Amino acid sequence: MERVVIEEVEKTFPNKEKDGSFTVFKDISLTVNPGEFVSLLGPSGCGKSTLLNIVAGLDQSSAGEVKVGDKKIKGPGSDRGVVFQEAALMPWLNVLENVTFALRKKMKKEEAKKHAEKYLKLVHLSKFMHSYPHELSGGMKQRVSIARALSMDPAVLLMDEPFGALDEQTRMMLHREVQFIWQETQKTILFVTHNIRESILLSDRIVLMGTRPGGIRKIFTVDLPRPRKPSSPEFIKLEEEIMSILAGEIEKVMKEEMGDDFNSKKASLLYGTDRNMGNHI
Ligand SMILES: Nc1ncnc2c1ncn2[C@@H]1O[C@H](COP(=O)(O)OP(=O)(O)OP(=O)(O)O)[C@@H](O)[C@H]1O
Repeated sequence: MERVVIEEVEKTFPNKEKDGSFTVFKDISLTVNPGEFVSLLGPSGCGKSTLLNIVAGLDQSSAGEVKVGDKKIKGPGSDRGVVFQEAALMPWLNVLENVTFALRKKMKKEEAKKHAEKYLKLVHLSKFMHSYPHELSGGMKQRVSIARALSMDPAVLLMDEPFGALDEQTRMMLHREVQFIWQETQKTILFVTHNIRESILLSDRIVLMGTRPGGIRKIFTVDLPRPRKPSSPEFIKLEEEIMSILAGEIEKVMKEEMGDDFNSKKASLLYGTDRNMGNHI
């Protein structure tokens, strides 16, 4: 368990077309407390993955700094485990070997095996340790990837739309799984998602990001007891509150992407403050 401190972080990319630079966001300051589950939510292109990659040390900020505990981030490190949308398993290795491969520099073979087995048990994959990736469902592959990240015993788990490519039933199952893992391991989790409902189900706090200019719009504390029910009035109220802000942000993105083709009436019909939108942005 460690604290993640993001201080006045800015990210600028060179803009190849216009021969200048493009600022994704600036002045992002956020503290994720030890053991806290925080989601980054926002429209496509607002910089959620970019911010997560900066915390992971896979990308560098243009200004500001990120600390995990007292340590300033300079690159990737074993104190941060990352889970992406695609599990990226090695197809020629079985499940157990995929996890032990990540541990090969950290511990001896026998120890690595025991360690990997422990985490595969935690994600309920004990029965599939000797299966190969092509024999697994998408949800199972993601569970291997979570076990692989956890086996390094990171202080912080960074998850970039880990369930974004899965079907609804598998996603629901993994929501329960990730809550169980979080409670068992007490990890600090930073979680990127497009999905409002997913963010309310899982998070202690939701950081709503916007675009043009990119940055944090609002931080919501989710003060609902777990397990949370999407049908409860408090859940629906929060979902609608988040959607009302997000709808404005999505409209800004659409206007910019569509230019003269943008039709605000049609857009509000398509992307209005409909709570089912939570699953489709
Ligand atoms: N390597 C790069 N070079 C130039 N621009 C980039 C690069 N990576 C990302 N961007 C731009 O930065 C912006 C933010 O991208 P990012 O992927 O972080 O957004 P996002 O909120 O995670 O989007 P999505 O939800 O669609 O994944 C986008 O406009 C993207 O085109």
